[in-house]
Amino acid sequence: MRIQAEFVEGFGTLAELGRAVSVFGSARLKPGSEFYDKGVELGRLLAEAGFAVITGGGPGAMEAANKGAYEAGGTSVGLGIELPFESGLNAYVDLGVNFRYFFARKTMFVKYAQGYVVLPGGFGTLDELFEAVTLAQTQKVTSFPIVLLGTKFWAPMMSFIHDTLYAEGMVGESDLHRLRVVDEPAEAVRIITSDGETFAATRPE
Ligand SMILES: C/C(=C\CNc1ncnc2c1ncn2[C@@H]1O[C@H](COP(=O)(O)O)[C@@H](O)[C@H]1O)CO
Repeated sequence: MRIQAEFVEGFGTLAELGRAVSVFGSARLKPGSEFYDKGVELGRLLAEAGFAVITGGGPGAMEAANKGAYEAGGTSVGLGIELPFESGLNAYVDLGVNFRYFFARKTMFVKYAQGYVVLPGGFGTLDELFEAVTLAQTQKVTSFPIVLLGTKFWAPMMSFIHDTLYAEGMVGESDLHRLRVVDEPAEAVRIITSDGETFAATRPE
């Protein structure tokens, strides 16, 4: 019943959201750091382009993207998760839902977004990123833009994907193009906007 209630509350709260982008990244980024500031810029640019910004509602990269969207007058969504050490939704969330289960929360990230932007992060970020890549690879979602911010940070992972996963036949050539890597938030928003038009037109209900 609790699991069902989480889905019902999430669907009910987000049903009228409109165009949105999910932003992921480290909970540990500090205000004033390079990628926190880029997260704020990204949130602002997405809001200015007419997208609601969906994050995990926590600190770090989540707070940064919510802050940018909130201060630009956009819709700033936080999908919080109950954790033993959780401190609640960040101060820049104006539409929040709290979840006990990661899997219910992850459904909302993908169901209501037209694309993902991923800032540098750790295990949680990689989990969210590779779920999206797998959904795209298995055609559970189509034409879903996934943009990574930070070419230097992501370079070892991109090399591993190419030099090991692709070289060993674990992924196909088309999989190499699923992730786009940029350095500037404006470039991420440009990709989301142009690919997102294709996505909106082809997305199944
Ligand atoms: C670790 C700290 C706070 C944890 N609070 C979180 N609140 C909300 N969402 C979270 C939190 N921690 C992880 N997440 C999710 O995973 C991604 C970030 O994980 P990473 O391991 O830090 O890369 C993020 O996108 C969230 O969805 C404070 O120190």
